[in-house]
Amino acid sequence: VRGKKGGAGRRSSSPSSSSCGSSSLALPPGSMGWPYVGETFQLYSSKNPNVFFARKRNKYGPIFKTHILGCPCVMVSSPEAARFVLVTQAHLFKPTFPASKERMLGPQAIFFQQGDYHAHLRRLVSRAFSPESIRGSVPAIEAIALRSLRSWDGLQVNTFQEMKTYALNVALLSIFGEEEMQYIEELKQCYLTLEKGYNSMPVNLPGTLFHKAMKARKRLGAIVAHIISARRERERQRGSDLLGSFMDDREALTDAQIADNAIGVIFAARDTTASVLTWMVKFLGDNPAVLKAVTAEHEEIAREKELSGEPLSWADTRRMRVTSRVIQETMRVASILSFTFREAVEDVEYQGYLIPKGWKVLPLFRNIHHNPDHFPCPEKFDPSRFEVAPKPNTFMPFGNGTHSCPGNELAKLEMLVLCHHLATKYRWSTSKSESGVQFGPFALPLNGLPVSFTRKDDA
Ligand code: HEM
Repeated sequence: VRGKKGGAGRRSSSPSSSSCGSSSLALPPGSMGWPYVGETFQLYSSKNPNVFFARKRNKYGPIFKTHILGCPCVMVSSPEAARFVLVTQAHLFKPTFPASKERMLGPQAIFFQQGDYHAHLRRLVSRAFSPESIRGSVPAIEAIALRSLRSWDGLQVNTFQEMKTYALNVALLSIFGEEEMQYIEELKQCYLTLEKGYNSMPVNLPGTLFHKAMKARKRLGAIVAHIISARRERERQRGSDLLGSFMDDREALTDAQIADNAIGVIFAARDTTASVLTWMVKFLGDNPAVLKAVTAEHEEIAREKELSGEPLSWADTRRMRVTSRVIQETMRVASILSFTFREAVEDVEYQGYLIPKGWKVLPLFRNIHHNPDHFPCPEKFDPSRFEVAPKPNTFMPFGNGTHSCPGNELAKLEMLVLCHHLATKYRWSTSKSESGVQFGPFALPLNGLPVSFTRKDDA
């Protein structure tokens, strides 16, 4: 890795290596900005963080240093460097979140962990969201999708808000199954209060959003504990849902660990999936030829379903190849998680540069997904580019390595199911929608994409 210009720091041409003992190594090229504030202002004044990242990358190359939000950082935007941080040397880079976020989600949630406890949780989460576990839930997800779509009939809706409702309902189904319906409304209400405080100032005084959020968090913990004890009484511990996986006697998780992780999964599953679905509606609306191909794919499946009278099945979703490529391209172009955060747990050498202990390290997913060397004309929405598999480590919408997304199969499944009914039954127009992007923190079409959906059989 070498800085394109001004990459004066590099002192050795050794291959990637880790865990260095040498203080003679140079820091990556880049600028640390002003004392205290660093380059925070430059990052936020650009409105779009990607403008800042792209400018830096052009100036310094794929690994550069900066200083934002009070933290010295190294940003990496080559597939090799991202793999080094997230996969091959993942033990040297721990996940890092502000303390207030940890308190809110629950300190024992999977995102904040490393080592044995992380591996244990990951096994439990991964088995609950594996294709074998989720394949039977297609009819239930289909029912949720149909309910959502019916509620939009003929209305102008905020697409993102509606997709959040859909994604929340699917997340609750996958975590708690279909048996806990009497708790679901209260769970939802508490989760919505928690969410409002998520980006608030962490001031725990009565009346503040943060205080309300912490109260809602406590109540959520109590509801989950109640569901757990009710299940124990019913002796139904090992279901195929996430709670069943966590409650498996052999796994010995405490109620608090289960609650932190159940709530954490709602958080991980909801806005992410909703943002991608919102972009999918936008890109399909903006690209009539692609929408036509998607609709043809789904109409064929729908005709067969009508003849057999069967609900949609897992096998049907495996045949949605055009739509799967649309989802991939949507995730590439939109790159809703522009980057992720890690922190070096010790001094690390990467290709002759020093990444000092305690510095934040940010793999820039979006820059990698928009690199014309790997994706020609990167701003163009062209699902056909995924007819050929992308080069290794150049496409990671679900992250990479030890903390990569264990919910990716569920996320894709719920997008395919919703798209099936959207494409066959509805029409919508994005021609008047604004083309800007907002970040909050995920990349999203401006104002959440207000759109009117009308049933094709009404027209
Ligand atoms: C399209 C939707 C989604 C996207 C784009 C997405 C993306 C990601 C990414 C990039 C990561 C890794 C973050 C990092 O390395 O710092 C991640 C982690 C995670 N995701 Fe997803 N995700 C989505 C949906 C879901 C769903 C539906 C679930 C659960 C049902 C889920 C559960 C998780 C969990 C638990 C983690 C943390 C894993 C760990 O720390 O070991 N995600 N996701």
